[in-house]
Amino acid sequence: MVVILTLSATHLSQSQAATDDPLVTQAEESPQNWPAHGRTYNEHRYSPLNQINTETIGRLKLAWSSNFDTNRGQEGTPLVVNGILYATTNWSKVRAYDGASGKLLWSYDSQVPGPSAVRGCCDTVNRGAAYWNDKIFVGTFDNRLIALDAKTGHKIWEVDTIPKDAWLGDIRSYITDGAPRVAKGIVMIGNGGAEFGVRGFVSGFDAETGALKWRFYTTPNRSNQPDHAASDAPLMTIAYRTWGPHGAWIHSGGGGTVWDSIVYDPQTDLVYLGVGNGSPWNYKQRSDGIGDNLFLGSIVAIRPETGEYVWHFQETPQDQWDYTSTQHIMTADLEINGKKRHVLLHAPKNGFFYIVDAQTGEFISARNYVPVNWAKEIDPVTGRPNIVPDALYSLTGKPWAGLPGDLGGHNFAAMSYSAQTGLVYIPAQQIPMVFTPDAHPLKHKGLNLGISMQGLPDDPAIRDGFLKTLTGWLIAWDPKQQKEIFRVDHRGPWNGGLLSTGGNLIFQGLANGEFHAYDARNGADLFNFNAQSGIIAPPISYEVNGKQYIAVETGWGGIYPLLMGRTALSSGWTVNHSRLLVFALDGTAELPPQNDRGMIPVKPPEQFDAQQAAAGYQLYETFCQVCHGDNALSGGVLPDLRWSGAIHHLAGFQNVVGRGALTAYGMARFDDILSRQDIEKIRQFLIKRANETYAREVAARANPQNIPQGRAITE
Ligand SMILES: O=C(O)c1cc(C(=O)O)c2c(n1)C(=O)C(=O)c1cc(C(=O)O)[nH]c1-2
Ligand SMILES: [Ca+2]
Repeated sequence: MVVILTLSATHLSQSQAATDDPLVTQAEESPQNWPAHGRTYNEHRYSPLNQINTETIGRLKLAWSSNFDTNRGQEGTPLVVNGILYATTNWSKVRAYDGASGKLLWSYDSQVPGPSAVRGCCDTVNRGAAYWNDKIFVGTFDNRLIALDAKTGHKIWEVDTIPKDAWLGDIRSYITDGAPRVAKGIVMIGNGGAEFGVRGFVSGFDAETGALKWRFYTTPNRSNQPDHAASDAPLMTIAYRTWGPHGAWIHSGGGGTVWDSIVYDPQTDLVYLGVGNGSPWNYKQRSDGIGDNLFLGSIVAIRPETGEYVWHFQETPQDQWDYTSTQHIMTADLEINGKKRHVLLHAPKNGFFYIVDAQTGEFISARNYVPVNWAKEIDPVTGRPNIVPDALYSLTGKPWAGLPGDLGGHNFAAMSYSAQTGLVYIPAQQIPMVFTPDAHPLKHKGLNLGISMQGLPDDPAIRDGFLKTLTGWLIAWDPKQQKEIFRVDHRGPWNGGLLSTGGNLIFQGLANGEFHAYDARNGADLFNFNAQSGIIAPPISYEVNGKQYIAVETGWGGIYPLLMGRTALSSGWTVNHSRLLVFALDGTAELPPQNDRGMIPVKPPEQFDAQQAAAGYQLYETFCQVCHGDNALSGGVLPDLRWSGAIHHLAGFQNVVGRGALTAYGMARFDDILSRQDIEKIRQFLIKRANETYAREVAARANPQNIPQGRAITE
């Protein structure tokens, strides 16, 4: 009898272990932890801890820091469980620290192959891990999902999340950089790649074994056949007829990647997927200009155990602006018009702040949180945008300057909601984009947008005009009134995500390398720390042995500086120093002396072939710009090719660009798509740009620190 009882007790605890982990599901009970991406399932990114507060903030100092081994964009949200901090870094690596002392307990390198970098649009970033039942789950840039033992960092299981036999379009340029989420023993993960050509989907895996439980595709099967997936019914009955049957999507896969927000809500028992943009962007090319293209630009609600479809709400029909709905989704209980409602709060790229019923997907309201010109309004009854005809550039065939631009009114930088103030804090930005339709046949490597990739000309007047339009600010938004309460202006766009705390503080790292705390009630600036590197990641807070800590990853990067190049440094001159910074009251640590020189100009060869260089510009903007910056001006993360030793020698440049001499560092080889002549044209273009800009870059550094000063920074 005793034996049987013992057995069944063991059995019970094992099966419970599989479907519940109170550390995560009851995170509200342990304010000292940050056990899930948004701390609690509601994704508020609010820590109730209040030792660091508006009174004590003056004593906040660096407690410890740790250098990462990748100086690229760091977008990770660390997790903290019972005093151990788990951080993910660029190239999908994981590090576990003693949260109090900063001692490194273990590190795990998922060994992402360098050449996979070129398969993604936006830096080899990673946004975080998930914790469940003593395991840490991380998605890797080459699309593996890995379960690690949280104590040792040893691998428990690993799966390839991309099915070999499914219809995924012809290009299949997948990457994974979002944080997995766990609910009811199922680990869920999506992917990115819609700028190149993929069919978006989310998978659910058994957290204990890695066995696939379900898969949900976000765009239809091109022949409207079953995929034998959870999404079959809604795709075949609802979505397929919203696509032009002969559009380019039948080659690209249509896009709709779920590359960031996946949210489980215990109250509705639903999982909300934030679905991305169309592939290619050009809607005329993608879908013959026909239909709304479900489930692009939508929130889709599914069941956690089965992936079964429940409802969807499309925010951006006919997407042609990269207006993803992947941005941070929160759940909240609000009193709206005298009625208690359980809702989703969402500020997608398209610039409107949406409130949607969490149970049914019913549209409640929307109001623009940044300046918007693509839609006159959101219909107050249907929730459908009233799109301005000129904004449909792929149909008019004419260039159109969009607000928001392709990088959105806010992007991956997380919001925060404080129930204490009733405000949602949004890391908002304005980066306009001119969309010029240019529908090339789809390539198997490189961007497939169906728009012109030409960037800004090197004309100071045009550059200055554009720079004036670039802004970034923190918005405190009252969702009940759908209105801005106050704002904090920053120097430019692309600032970090937000944390709010029980100490009535909001924390934010900035693109210019400062880390701030503001009063959550009025935005007063209460703390400013020189973090030595642009910050794009969101802070977290935790407690160990009665002491409250604030942690944030530093490391300038992501798509904005890679693609926009030098223009992005108008948010503040910054050199990437990738680290974890941890603050506490009366901390005594210091950062090493600052090095702000960045990439130093090197005298280029004097001769170049003007004709080849002109052709090289087009090739550069198509294949190189997305990482090395518009018009060969680097944004301070990846090498500035004007000063590269490789441009001095034809053979050396061919080796790097054509034959992959630097693939280990993430530089792809291009001999499968560029001829030797093409590569030489790019080299000639780089020599030309180096000559055009060398003197002014040297002049800009003519000061004792050797750091570009003033206006010269963005030249
Ligand atoms: O369509 C996609 O599949 C996709 C993926 C990603 C990504 O996974 O990083 C981004 C985007 N789109 C995107 O549009 C975007 O603005 C963006 C910014 C970033 C970043 O980390 O800096 N990623 C992405
Ligand atoms: Ca995108």
